[in-house]
Amino acid sequence: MIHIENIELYRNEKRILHQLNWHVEKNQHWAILGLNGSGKTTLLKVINGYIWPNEGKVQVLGETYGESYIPKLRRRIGWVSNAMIDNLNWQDNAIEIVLSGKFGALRLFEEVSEAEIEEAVRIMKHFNCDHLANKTFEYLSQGERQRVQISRAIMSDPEILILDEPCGGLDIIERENLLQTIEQIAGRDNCTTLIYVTHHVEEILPCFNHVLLMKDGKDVAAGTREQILTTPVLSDFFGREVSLQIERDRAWVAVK
Ligand SMILES: Nc1ncnc2c1ncn2[C@@H]1O[C@H](COP(=O)(O)OP(=O)(O)OP(=O)(O)O)[C@@H](O)[C@H]1O
Repeated sequence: MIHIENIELYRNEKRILHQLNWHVEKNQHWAILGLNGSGKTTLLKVINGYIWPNEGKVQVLGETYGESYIPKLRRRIGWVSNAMIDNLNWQDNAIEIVLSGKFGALRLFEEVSEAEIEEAVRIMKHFNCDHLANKTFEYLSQGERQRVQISRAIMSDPEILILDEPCGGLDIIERENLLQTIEQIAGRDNCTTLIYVTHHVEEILPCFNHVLLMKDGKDVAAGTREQILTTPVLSDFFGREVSLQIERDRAWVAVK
């Protein structure tokens, strides 16, 4: 699904990604955990073909960057992020936002069929936001906007769905509700590969069977959740002794 080999990325004399390797197979769901400024968003921009590394190889969904037509490839990748949400038209109704995902566009310029509207409503219902269909996107709460944004991404039936800090700014109830929604996506049988980016270990749901730890633009560790979510690995990663508790199949971390 994703193959990244030894990439180096510099901008304005700053080294942002360094000797980064990452390999994602079909039927895996990955969480990327990193501190502020570790290069997570830059890596996502590379995967979506918005920026190019100075060195190294990037292959996504079998296409090699530098040899393939990236806009076509981008339609096969859903990207839910705060960077993306700003590009949407906040005066549109929620259902228009969702429908625009079908065409990989930021606004709905196309005529839509009854069947497409029904599909949008069905997806919104699945993510518990169909009651918002005719509300202006601008007036929705942050949690409601996230649900609409995820419905929009699902509308294009992506092979990879990237969720970049989707719980940022949500209260704990909204956060848990959204995490439940994400678990449902992972449980669907269409095998969309999920990539979930976060600063918070406790958001790494059991459905994320693999974890990548990023620090200073490097992949400092990658493996199954059982290999990575351990006290020694996380203490080493954070550079501080941490204690880890497993509750409801999720790891909760406290810094000692
Ligand atoms: N165009 C650029 N020129 C110079 N430095 C940049 C550029 N883009 C990003 N950076 C720097 O690269 C580093 C990694 O940024 P990035 O946004 O990828 O980190 P992140 O892990 O997503 O951070 P956060 O968790 O805070 O969102 C940061 O120090 C950032 O300031």
